[in-house]
Amino acid sequence: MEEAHSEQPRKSVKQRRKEQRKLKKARALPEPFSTEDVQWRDIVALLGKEHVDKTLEEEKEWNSPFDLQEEVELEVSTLSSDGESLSIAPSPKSPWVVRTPFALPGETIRAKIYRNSRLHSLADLIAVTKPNPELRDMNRVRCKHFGECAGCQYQMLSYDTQLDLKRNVIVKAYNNFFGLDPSILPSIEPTIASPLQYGYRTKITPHFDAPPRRIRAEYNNGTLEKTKGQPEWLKIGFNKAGTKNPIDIEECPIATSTINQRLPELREAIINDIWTYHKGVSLLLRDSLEIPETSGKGKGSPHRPKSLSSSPSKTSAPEIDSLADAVEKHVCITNHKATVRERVGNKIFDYPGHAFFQNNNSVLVPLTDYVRDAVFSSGKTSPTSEKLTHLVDAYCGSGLFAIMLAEHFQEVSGIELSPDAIKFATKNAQLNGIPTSKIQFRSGDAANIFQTVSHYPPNRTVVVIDPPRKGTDERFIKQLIKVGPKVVVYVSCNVHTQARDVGMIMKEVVGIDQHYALTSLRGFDLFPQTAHVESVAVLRLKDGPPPSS
Ligand SMILES: C[S@@+](CC[C@H](N)C(=O)[O-])C[C@H]1O[C@@H](n2cnc3c(N)ncnc32)[C@H](O)[C@@H]1O
Repeated sequence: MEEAHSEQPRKSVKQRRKEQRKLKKARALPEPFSTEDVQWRDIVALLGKEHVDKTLEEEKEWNSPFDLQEEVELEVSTLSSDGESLSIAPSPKSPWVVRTPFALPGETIRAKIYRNSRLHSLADLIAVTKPNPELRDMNRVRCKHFGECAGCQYQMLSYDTQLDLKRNVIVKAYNNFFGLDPSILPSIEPTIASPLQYGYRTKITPHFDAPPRRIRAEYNNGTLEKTKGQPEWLKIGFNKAGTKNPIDIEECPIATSTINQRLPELREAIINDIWTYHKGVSLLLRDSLEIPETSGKGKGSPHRPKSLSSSPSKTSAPEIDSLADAVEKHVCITNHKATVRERVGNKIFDYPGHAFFQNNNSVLVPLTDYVRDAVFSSGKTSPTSEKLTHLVDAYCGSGLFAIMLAEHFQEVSGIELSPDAIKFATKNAQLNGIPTSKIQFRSGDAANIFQTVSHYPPNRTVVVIDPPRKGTDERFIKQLIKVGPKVVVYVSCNVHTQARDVGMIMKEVVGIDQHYALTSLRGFDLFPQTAHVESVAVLRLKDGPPPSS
């Protein structure tokens, strides 16, 4: 024993402290507003706060009643905000939650535990032993990888049920993260449907790993039996649910047909060249309108990000005359630096392949029309209200909201961190015939916009905020409150950080005795068949003190 013990390499004090710090960090409660925090709140809600607090106090929150690889029969209680099912461990086990993908409330399932965590375990779904016929209809499923691929969670559900579930995510987010009494919220309206429920995704990024070291060594020393075609270990696609490993995907039914037509060709090129890859690669496939030759090279080289060519294309104003001819022809862009073009209603948007653009073109007219109507209809409530004449598009990307709404305002300003996106936003204004005397874009942190639009009359100004998932920040909110624009529309792909930020905005005093009231809140379905929801909150300046927290 003694000897065996002495063979263990001795850890230095520094190493031990580092390990302890790592363990402590791993065991700390999730970062507020993070994905883990959202999942944790759902677990707490299911187990009950009292039980959770007691278990944390007794430090028993890691005492899982399950062994790894254990198979269990479970009755699903509810769905988490990310679309995974939550079940309570059957008695006599201690109250404990199991998260399993692809199962629905009211179903009995068999699942296999693969990880134990704080007060919950993660499990793979093995079988649905008693389906819930009110929710599940497997005839609705259009993808052969559904149930394995991490991309979609809801293909077995009716579309109406998907929309209801998304509304419920917004309700929960505001209950958990709003920071003010949820009774002051307006009723959350039904989620607006996407016109397309399949074939809508204009961007996909399948990925693959380079040959594993051992297999490459065998290939190099000639001991590998070389067969034609795709090696068994090579998977080009999206992650398998619950893992970071890709599964092989030849077709993605939620992506557009243009993307699906191009995918096999890209896959074949990778299979042929696979031994030249030393690192894993994420591919880019974007559905674009064909850009006339004169205005730049839209297609770019096929798939290797490192061999990307040239800078974004130059497009000139007269090009708009030839746009009508180009609209019908779609091409698939695979070059991160190439220019992508999309039509939204009667406007054209160009942007670089690598940059952000909303991934569901079919819903962009309803979304921007909704923002327009929400802004102007709420203005009718008071006959003495000033006309809204100025628009700020904060976090503007390549100018979607600024350009789509420009015709309703006298002056428009957009701000965005990426100088590249700003270059395109400026070009898009030109492309759509909006003069620089009316619309201007600047690159920089969103909070800086308030200095540059200090001449905008606050009581006639609308601010649209569309930040990344982490939401906006204190600096931006402080400036916003100081200026006090009449209407604020907060569009977000993360309703949890939106709820936090909206709560922060609403509890501030604006001017002498005003505050922001939330006049409408609803989801937009930009991502059918998945659990994601876009949320739109409309805030309007009202007289009187803010509600107490
Ligand atoms: C969700 S996208 C919205 C883009 C645009 N509104 C649209 O719909 O196409 C968020 C954008 O915010 C930008 N961004 C991130 N942090 C920022 C910051 N601190 N200030 C300004 N823009 C920022 C990102 O580059 C990204 O383009």
